Amino acid sequence: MANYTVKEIFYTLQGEGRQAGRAAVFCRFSGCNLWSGREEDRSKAICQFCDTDFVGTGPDGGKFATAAELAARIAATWPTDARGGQPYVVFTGGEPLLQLDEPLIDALHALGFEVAVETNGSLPAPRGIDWICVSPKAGADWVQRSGHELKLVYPQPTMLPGELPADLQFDHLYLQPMDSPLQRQNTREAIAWCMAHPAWRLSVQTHKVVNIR
Ligand SMILES: C[S@@+](CC[C@H](N)C(=O)[O-])C[C@H]1O[C@@H](n2cnc3c(N)ncnc32)[C@H](O)[C@@H]1O
Ligand SMILES: Nc1nc2[nH]cc(C(=O)O)c2c(=O)[nH]1
Ligand code: SF4
Ligand SMILES: [Mg+2]
Repeated sequence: MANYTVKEIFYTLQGEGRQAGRAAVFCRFSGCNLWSGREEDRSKAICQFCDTDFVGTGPDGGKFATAAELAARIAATWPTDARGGQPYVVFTGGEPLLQLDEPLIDALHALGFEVAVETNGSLPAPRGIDWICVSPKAGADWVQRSGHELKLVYPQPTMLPGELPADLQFDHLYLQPMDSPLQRQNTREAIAWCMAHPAWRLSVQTHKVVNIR
């Protein structure tokens, strides 16, 4: 029996990448395979720059026993008076591919949703996802090498945009400055990369600029 652990479900605008500005229900799963989420473990984690709390279940989260139950909660988070817009859910985390499975994707499709995922790429994506955003992490496995967008956080010393594997299959390439004490410098350098390599676009984390969730 499926059992999903969700940190939070909320309605907002996608802040990043190709779909930035689009209304979306975010479903943030708890847990990640590259960091425990505890500050005391950060310096020894594979992924050390995470900007997100994905530990446990928050007030807008919980445990869901079935795909139908979780899909129903997500659908109830989409506004009832939304006219013309395609219902859109973004699964993130934590690492969503630890939990997102075909029954949940199918349940959301049956409710009329387009299904997106934000993944670190260390696990294979299940079938049927409409928008796959992969954000690979230096030092981690990279198995999901195809998708709709590659969103590379910059800089990661052993995962720089000029040194990526040749077999990647992504429709869109985005460089996202790392939010850190060096963010302004990271942003300047990412801009310079995109201007010198026009296949790449800059991804600004717009939700942080306009102060939404
Ligand atoms: C919190 S992660 C969750 C999804 C998945 N675990 C992943 O890493 O892609 C969501 C997005 O935020 C990005 N991200 C995390 N920390 C960041 C930071 N400090 N600066 C910029 N982007 C960051 C990740 O690379 C990913 O694209
Ligand atoms: N507004 C908004 N857009 C986002 N895009 C990716 C996010 C994530 O944490 O996965 C995120 C997020 O947390 N908020
Ligand atoms: S892989 Fe994603 S969720 Fe996990 S620690 Fe890194 S940025 Fe955070
Ligand atoms: Mg975020």
